[in-house]
Amino acid sequence: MAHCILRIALDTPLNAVFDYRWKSGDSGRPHVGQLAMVPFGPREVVGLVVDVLDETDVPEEKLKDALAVRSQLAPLSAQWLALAGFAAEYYQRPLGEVALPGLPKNLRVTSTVALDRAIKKLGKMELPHDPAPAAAPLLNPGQQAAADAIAGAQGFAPFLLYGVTGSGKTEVYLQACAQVLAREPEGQVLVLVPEINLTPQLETNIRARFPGVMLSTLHSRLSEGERMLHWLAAHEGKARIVLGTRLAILASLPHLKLIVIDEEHDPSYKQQEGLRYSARDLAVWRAHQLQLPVVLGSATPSLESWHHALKGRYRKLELRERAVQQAVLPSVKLIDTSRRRGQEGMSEQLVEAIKLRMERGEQSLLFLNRRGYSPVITCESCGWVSECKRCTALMVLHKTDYRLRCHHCSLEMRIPRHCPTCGNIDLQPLGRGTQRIEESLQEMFPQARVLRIDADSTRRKGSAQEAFDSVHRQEVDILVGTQMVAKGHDFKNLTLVGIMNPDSSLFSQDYRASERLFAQLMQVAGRAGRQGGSASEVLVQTSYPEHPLFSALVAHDYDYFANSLLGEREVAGLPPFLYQAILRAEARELEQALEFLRAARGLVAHEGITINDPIPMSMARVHNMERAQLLVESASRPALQAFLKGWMQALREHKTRIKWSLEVDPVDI
Ligand SMILES: Nc1ncnc2c1ncn2[C@@H]1O[C@H](COP(=O)(O)OP(=O)(O)OP(=O)(O)O)[C@@H](O)[C@H]1O
Ligand SMILES: [Zn+2]
Repeated sequence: MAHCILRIALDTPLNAVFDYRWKSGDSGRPHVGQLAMVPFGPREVVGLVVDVLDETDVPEEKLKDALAVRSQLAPLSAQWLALAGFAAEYYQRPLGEVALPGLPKNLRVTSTVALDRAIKKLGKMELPHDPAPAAAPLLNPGQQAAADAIAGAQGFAPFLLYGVTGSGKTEVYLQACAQVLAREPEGQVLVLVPEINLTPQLETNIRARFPGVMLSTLHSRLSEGERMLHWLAAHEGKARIVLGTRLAILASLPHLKLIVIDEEHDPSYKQQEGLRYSARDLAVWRAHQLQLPVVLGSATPSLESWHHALKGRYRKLELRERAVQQAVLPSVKLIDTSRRRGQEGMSEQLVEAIKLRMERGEQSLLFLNRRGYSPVITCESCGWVSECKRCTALMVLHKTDYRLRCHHCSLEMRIPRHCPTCGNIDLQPLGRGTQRIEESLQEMFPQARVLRIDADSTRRKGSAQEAFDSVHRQEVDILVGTQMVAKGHDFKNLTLVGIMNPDSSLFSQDYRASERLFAQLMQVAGRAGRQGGSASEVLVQTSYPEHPLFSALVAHDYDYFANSLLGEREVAGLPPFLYQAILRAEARELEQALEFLRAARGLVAHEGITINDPIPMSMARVHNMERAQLLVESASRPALQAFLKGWMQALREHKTRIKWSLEVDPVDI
């Protein structure tokens, strides 16, 4: 019986691949890209075959047998392996820790029942015969030019589709996609959206327009069975359109021909734990690898993409006008709240504007990026505030279930009846969250149908969708929400947006805060007046109406704002003119974390690399762990990458009990 050696990547933090013996009997020699079951310590685990060899340096007596190969599943392609390999290298993680978690859980279990069931189910799945697609609107000249440029591109072609809110970018994606699918009989298209709540709207559009085409969706709210089926449909090439959130960038797509990243600026494209990858950046890499067009769409592009477009590395396609006839961008007005506070956090102008919408039967949206009732409760007699015992954070009052909750470690308690320090029974909520705004609105407008959409109101599966549907069905007069409602949604009858309190991010120490705030405000403002009709407006309540960020918002001038921020970043030597990574450490005592970082700093030589002093993180304590960080910078990406590689090696060998992690291209500093 012939033997061969399978070199296998496993999902472990050990930066290594492992060799196993395979007795190829009737089943033949396995292939690179197949999944195999192997013994690992006391367990049996599924790994990925990255090489098939005739011999190995591992001594015979140490070599274990691979137990099985998942031969019912076509091997993952060399391109997919290269993608996982690139992500592993770039983000400084072992290959197995990137590749395996990128696959559905049901593929990584010892039993093949779920896989076999999915294969059978997919085999039987049929699409309707000769279905009639919904009519596509006639594109305006800008949209047409954009769709044609994308669909007609040869080779690697990154596009920045820069179109104001409501300019019909979705329609450009759909029609470019239609052209590509018509031309490529097997071709696949990948469409990414930043948030799960944006998938249903787009899914409905895609299904109506491509009824004869199989669509897969990939996001974190699928059950494991669904995820397996949708992943498999993409892997087998049956699903020709794959719609998903950031994790879908790691889908196996053997016939990929076009990638679309909607709202490309959105921070959700960056995974914030484990493998801290940027789905947008991986998308561009994947398009380059496969020599495809990739479309980055946004009304407020990230400064990185904006910079690439200015340098001519990305081709900019512009949509300057709203798509619907007569629809214009809303007029933005600043309301100075530094002198007159108004009633329950709402200025007179805002209240009047809501009243007017109620009379006209139009909808209003109040945006406040803070959930809960109030961010803290306090004792007016001794000054006690509801701090979290485990974090450097305040406990937020949630009035719907009468609890205080820490949003960082999820510690919960009943609202105390009296002050824990002085016994005073008069505890006051301080500041406002979405629940409190909802309550005040209901008191001010008893006849209004008020709906709150935030992470708390949409915990149950399907509830976010129900909420958005009821807004679309005009069953809501006033919508109150966090960033969940701020982007992408195409509300037809919404003519007023009130921005409650944008000031807290104006003076943040994170240099990205103003970029993020501006994008967020432009996006939420862009929910108003999308269908024309009566005049729409955006009212911004601020104590700093003279701040330049607001002048740019009033003028809808993203170009100006982006160019001036970029100018500042260049002078200050910040990204995108500089490349960064952060080493974070956590320990029971802050000093231990700092000490570890100081030691880490001296582990390897670092010419051409700046390693800053270790500092406590801006939120130093979470869940009783003290956290500190070390910022590493270089003007050269290859130099930074080379340094990180050696550094990680040294850190892995450096014995420590401190928990640490590295993030490349951090977005939160
Ligand atoms: N050519 C067209 N003719 C008429 N209506 C159109 C056309 N293209 C798009 N629309 C409509 O314009 C509205 C806005 O389009 P869409 O939601 O795609 O905007 P968007 O550019 O994605 O905006 P945002 O950046 O705010 O998400 C939708 O109601 C859409 O149906
Ligand atoms: Zn906490």
